[in-house]
Amino acid sequence: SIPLQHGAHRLGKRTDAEMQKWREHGLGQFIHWGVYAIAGGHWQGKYYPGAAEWIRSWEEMPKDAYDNLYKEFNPTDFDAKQWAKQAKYMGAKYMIITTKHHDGFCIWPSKYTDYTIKNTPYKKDLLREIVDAYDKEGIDVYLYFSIIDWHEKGYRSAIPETAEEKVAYEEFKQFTRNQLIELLTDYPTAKGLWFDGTWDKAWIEQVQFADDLEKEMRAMRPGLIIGSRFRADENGKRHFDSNGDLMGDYEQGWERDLPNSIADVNGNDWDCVMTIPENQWGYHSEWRGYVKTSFDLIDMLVRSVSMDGNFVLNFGPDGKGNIRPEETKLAKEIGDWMKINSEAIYGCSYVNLKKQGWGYFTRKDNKIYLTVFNRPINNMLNLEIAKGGVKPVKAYFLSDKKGVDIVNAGRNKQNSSLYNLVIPADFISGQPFVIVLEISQSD
Ligand SMILES: C[C@@H]1N[C@@H](C#Cc2ccccc2)[C@H](O)[C@@H]1O
Repeated sequence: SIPLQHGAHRLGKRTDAEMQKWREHGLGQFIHWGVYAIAGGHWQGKYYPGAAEWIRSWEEMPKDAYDNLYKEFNPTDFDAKQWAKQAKYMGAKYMIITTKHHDGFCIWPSKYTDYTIKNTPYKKDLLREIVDAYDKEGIDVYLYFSIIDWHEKGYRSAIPETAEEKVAYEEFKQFTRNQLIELLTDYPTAKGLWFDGTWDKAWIEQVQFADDLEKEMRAMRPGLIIGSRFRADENGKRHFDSNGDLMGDYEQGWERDLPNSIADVNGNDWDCVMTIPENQWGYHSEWRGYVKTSFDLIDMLVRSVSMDGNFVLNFGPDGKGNIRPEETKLAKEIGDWMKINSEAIYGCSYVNLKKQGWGYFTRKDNKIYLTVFNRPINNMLNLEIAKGGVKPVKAYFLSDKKGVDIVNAGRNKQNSSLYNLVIPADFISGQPFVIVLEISQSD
């Protein structure tokens, strides 16, 4: 392997309690909220076709007009407790909040810039209200932080060339470090940092600085969880270093995407962060294209957990602090499903059984959960178990514990046994449903 100073500092999954707790969450909530929510994907009546939180980059958006939006930011409908209660009902075990997106606006009163919530009509520390409300609901808080900062004078995307630019970028690096230390100091209950906006060449080049900063943050907060997107190795490799080893504690590569199979996750922890519309994170008042249903989202959730990942669903509150009706409806529908079926999610992980067309397997201890999305016409759930693997003991519906027959499905394969779990023909369900298969280790 290639000798590296700044590649992965740990091989394999973290085994500490903090990471195990993260691993068991299954479902998270992402919240993108900032001054872009005031624009809501429009400017002077024109529709912005991009992602709403990127509207400042739109050629139709005057930069000074955008940079003065904060003077209007006064979310009078904002109610952090209501947000946290809704997330609790949905079944989210953690929440990632944008402290600062690429535009540089800080929802906390940072000492290192004036471009913060403190200098808006709202004045109060939004981040404090959100962190406290989610803490009270027992939902772990993670802080999203964008290294890209279009507002900060020393920020550069390209590698600084002139002496003056180099000085400016050094100041920007210190500014970035100052804000991160400030966040970890002032919001000590935050369990981790979700970094974004780290693809600039100027940042990728800061190999030693970023590695030292990550070490400093981890030393400040033992157990802190930081994903693979924060830094690059000395060859400019991101997420996976020059030896193909994952940097950080989990892979942050699945943005609006999901692995196809367990092979795609390379034995690492990972999260999928997902939008409800096709590609809107911040509030856009006019969603176009496909809007995912709760069926789609529950499928993605179970699929993620079945491959050892967490599924993080994004919400984009509007400029007054309201969670929009579409998101409220989905939070309710997902919560209704989780109320019955969350045992198949929380603390569950991948189980090595042949993938079946009817849905997904998740496992916890001596229980395998079969979540059915595509009910077979013959009501037979195929189950193939490698010889010497686990042994089926009994099966029943998770919802009401009613027994489910397990019948031998013959075909006498060389290295595996085949079974069918029989769904009673009179069993009716308009929702994805879960059958529990209790197993014993084959003697
Ligand atoms: C979590 C998500 N990452 C951000 C991005 C992006 C992006 C930027 C360029 C090309 C493709 C994607 C989005 O604005 C949102 O914050």
